[in-house]
Amino acid sequence: MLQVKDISFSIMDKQILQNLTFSIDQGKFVGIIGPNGSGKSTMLKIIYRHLKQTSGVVTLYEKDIVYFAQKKLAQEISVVSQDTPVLFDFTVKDLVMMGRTPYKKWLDNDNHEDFAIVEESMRLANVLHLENRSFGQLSGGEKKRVMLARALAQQAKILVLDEPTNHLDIEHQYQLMDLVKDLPITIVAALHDLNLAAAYCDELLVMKDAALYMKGTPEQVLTEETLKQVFHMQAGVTKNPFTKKLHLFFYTRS
Ligand SMILES: Nc1ncnc2c1ncn2[C@@H]1O[C@H](COP(=O)(O)OP(=O)(O)OP(=O)(O)O)[C@@H](O)[C@H]1O
Repeated sequence: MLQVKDISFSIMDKQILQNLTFSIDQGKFVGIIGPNGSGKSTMLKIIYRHLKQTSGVVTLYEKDIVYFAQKKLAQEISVVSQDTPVLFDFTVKDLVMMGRTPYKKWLDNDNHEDFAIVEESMRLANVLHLENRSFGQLSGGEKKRVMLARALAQQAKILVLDEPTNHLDIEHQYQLMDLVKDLPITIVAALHDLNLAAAYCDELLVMKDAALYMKGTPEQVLTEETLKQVFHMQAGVTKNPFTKKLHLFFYTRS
């Protein structure tokens, strides 16, 4: 579905991404993990065409994303990025309605279908009770969930999430992961919480020093050896007794 071929990116003389190649299959939940500064956000920004790579190509359905019209690309890829927009005067429901923009022509009014989709998206992201609040007055976690609702209203086939659980309390972290896991679409998410990555992702891409270090299932990737090599952490790998998913615990030598 989505292919990243030999992508490199540099700013000035600094190499931020180096020859990354991978593909993402339709319907999969793919996690991108790696230490701070390893290039995860930059890779995502190139995928959703916020940044232009120095070399290499990203294709969607075998077509270079450069050739997608802006609205067409927005129907294919929606994003919850790390930055919240400076849209302080908008109410939550107006902001979520912006997710419908890719389906409208200039001066088209919002129709019944738009209102229904916006309401359902707010319900799913657990922000319906905030619909008339001003976005600027919300907490960090509430803003994050509103941005998720906007991305859901966009009804794209790929949802890109950059550290989606950042700012969320523990209940909302799991709620968000459950929600996106159940969507019948493709998810690409940069994640710092390796236990969430282990529990929810079908496949993990591990970044280290601007390059793709390895990829595979959580079981293949999240080994004591990889965690030591990539994150410089002593770790134990076990199973969550309740979910039977991989579970990691960390310790430092003291
Ligand atoms: N506009 C920029 N100018 C200079 N350096 C940049 C720029 N954007 C990113 N970088 C650098 O590129 C590297 C990769 O950044 P990126 O945000 O992609 O990493 P990340 O893996 O998402 O990190 P984190 O886990 O901390 O969010 C970092 O060293 C960062 O300082």
